[in-house]
Amino acid sequence: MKKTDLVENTLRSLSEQYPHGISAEQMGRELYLDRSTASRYLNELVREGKARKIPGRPVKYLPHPPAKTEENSGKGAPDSMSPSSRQASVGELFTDIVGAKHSLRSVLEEALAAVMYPPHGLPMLITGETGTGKSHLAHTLYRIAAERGRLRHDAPFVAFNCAEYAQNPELLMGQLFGVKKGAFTGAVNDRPGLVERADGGVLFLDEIHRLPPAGQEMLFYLIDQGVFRRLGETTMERRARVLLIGATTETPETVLLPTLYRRFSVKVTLPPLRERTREEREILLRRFLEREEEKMGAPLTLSDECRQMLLTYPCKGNIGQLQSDVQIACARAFLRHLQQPGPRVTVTIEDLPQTVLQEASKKTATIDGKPLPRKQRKADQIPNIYEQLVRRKQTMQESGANDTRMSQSLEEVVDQYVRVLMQTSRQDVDDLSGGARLIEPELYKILHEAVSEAEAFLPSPVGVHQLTAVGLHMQAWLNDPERRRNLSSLPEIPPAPDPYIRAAECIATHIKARWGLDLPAREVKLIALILSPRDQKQSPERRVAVLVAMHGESAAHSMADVTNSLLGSPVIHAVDMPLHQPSSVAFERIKQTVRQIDQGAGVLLLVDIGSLTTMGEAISRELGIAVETVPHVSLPMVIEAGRKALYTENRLEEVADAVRRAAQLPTTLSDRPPSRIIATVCYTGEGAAVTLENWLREHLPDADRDVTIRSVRIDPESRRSPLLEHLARTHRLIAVVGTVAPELPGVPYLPAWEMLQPEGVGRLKQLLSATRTATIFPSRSDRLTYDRIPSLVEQGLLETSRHLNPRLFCRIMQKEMDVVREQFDLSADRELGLWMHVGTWIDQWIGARLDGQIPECPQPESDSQPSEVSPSNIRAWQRVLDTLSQTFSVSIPEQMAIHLCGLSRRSPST
Ligand SMILES: Nc1ncnc2c1ncn2[C@@H]1O[C@H](COP(=O)(O)OP(=O)(O)OP(=O)(O)O)[C@@H](O)[C@H]1O
Repeated sequence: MKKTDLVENTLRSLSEQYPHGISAEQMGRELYLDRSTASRYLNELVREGKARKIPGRPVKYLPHPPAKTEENSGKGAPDSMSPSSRQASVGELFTDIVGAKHSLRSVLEEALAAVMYPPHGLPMLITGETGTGKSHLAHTLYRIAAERGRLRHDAPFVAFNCAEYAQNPELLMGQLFGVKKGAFTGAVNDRPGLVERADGGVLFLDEIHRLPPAGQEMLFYLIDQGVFRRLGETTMERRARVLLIGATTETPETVLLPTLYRRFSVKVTLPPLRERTREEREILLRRFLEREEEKMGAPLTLSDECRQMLLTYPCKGNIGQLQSDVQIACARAFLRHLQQPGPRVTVTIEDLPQTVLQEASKKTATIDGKPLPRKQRKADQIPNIYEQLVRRKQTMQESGANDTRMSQSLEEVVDQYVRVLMQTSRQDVDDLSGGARLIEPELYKILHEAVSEAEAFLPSPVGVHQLTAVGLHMQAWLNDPERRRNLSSLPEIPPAPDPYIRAAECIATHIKARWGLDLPAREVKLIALILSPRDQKQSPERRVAVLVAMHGESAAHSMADVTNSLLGSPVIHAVDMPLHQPSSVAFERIKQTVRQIDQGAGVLLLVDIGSLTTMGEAISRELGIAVETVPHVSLPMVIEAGRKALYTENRLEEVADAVRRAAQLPTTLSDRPPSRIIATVCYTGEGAAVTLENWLREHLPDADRDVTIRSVRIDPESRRSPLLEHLARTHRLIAVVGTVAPELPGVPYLPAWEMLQPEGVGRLKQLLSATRTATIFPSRSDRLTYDRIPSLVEQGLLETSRHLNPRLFCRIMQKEMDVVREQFDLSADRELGLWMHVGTWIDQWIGARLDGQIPECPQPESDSQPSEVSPSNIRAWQRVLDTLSQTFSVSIPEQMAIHLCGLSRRSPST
């Protein structure tokens, strides 16, 4: 298609939307031409009588005579709907969106309503699989909003893919919101962000779910209040008015903060290509071909089979992939055209990328109209060893590996490849017929003859599986031009023992004799390696297996795929855990996979949330396989795991440690560990807990001034506290210090008395200085006995109380407590907690009185059972309190005894 034809067509389709004419600038934008080139073509059309000029500033153009758009012309999908005026306007407005009048009509109506909503449009979220047209839609909406006056005509459109910086959230946030000088290392200047650039226009955030939670929150404030701060700014608040359009391939309600998710007033989903009509796919194909034809400047045709395949193959990457597959095919056809010039560039089935053929054969099991035998389909799935070798070479070079390391690593690639071949052969060899099912009969015959001949000098006979493995390899090589390419970066193939080289040469001779085909030297070497009994020669060392398990439909597999393709080896395994799937099913699937992939060196389990750590432990116990779990998995961690696991000498702990280090490398906003906290606890959260809080605050070493101390009440019955559990989730809870051990597994508990002894202080210091997850200390009740209570309480109160004489207090308690013990059957730790509680309360009472205040008395527990506050129980505590009250000259209110009765009930776990 000539360029002027393209301009004419575009003018015709745009004229429906702009009845008053189209400027050269507009045309240029549409066709990615500069204004003057667009103007030249338009004037050419005017000279040819195909367009007319409308004078004015700027000059505008209209087609002559006016024409219909592609979708209206009857070439495309038949318009079976009776269009309301709104539908018609959507069809007219979105001329560059194929499907605007059919599959996408309602989606576009909703989206249009959102951007046109006064005064400045509504924030919108677009979801859909990759390549379904999310970015394209966002840009089109912006164009319409600018043209229709909802945005300034020169309003900016700023697009940003959050996935690009997802591994470095600090940079990501800086890009988005701007940076104040010194906000982090490397922030040497004040720098505005994209939000500022998008002020007054559209901010399109692709893969918005990759924004860390802090960023999502900032975004929420931006759309809610129109305010934001650059990174590092604490006081200054900036304003920006942006129309936010977010896009994600994930299920948004599961990956976005609920506040942000809810703030998107309009949410639309673009359907995948497989759900679009055949007519729409035809129009898309036609458009893409026209674009390529335009670029080539030569007429383009498509063979019928090729067209058929492009219209039917399962296109996982949707419209985006269809477009790039068309581009690749056209580029190949064009190259051929340059070598053998002809009147037209003809795209045939050979020009299609291998993936298209593979996908198509999976779906239809036919190629060139003939059914593809099962064996051949299987052979198509054999990995491309050459690509794997090239990638592995690159990886090793990047990591600075020496020659020995490099050749070891390349051998591993070949070993792995041979394993895959042997496995495929084992799965499919027909034991009855002796195995030729997977391989073309003729090829199998050649191989069989050649190998029978070679057996005269081979140390042992070649088994059927080995022969099939060679056949699979050769079949893939013969069928796939990609594998026959000369790769300059292909590393030297590791050498095989001589007899096998001779056997491979024998095969090459037979192939040459039968088909006249020369096998390159690298093929001969590879065949020799496949023939040699590598399994038996392999070192007994085993590799650590790596498994990524993540919530979501495909997150784990995508990380594994990226890493395997980067490293050129299928070293990472994956289990996706759809959110609707019960955890028991996920557990079973992970367990089965661990069992399958373990090579005897253990399994590194990389998971997305910390709670799966226990799953790893349970699997390890059940299967007897070493499983090390690392949470908060990210792509750099998976890559690091893959790199380390490639080496057989790396042990499980070493691989896990390397991964943990990789996780800590970028000290970024979201990677920064949560802030540290120590919780002080007692039964009320006000007595001993507050005293301990103050004491700890005063005694924290300078290096640990960042640690927050927080007093918390523990429920006497369940020994749980929702607040404490929340703190454990949101902070790095270093330890719980107090007078009662809470039910909080995994967090070290330091009894007040122990912490106030040198050994306790030492432990606290250890916990503070440790950067890793603290170990769980043995339960205090293992060591605490009743006889230790007085001295421990005395020590504790000596440290924490300010007015009370702890020694005297303990003497009284010791004398009086028997009556209470008889009534309540208290465990030692509970009794200790009560003593501390009473002691600190009296201390506070004296303090308050000295300050001239009226001391407060704790309220009785509201849920106390009548049995616990029976008269005899109250009397028991009252007796202790009376003695204390006389000794310390405090008037202890009656409800204190009732309160203590409530706290003295026996907890289920004591
Ligand atoms: N409805 C459509 N009509 C015409 N072309 C389309 C349509 N949808 C998408 N395309 C084209 O397909 C290609 C891929 O679209 P786009 O990049 O918008 O997809 P995406 O959903 O944003 O992909 P990703 O999730 O991978 O970012 C673009 O070149 C776009 O122009």
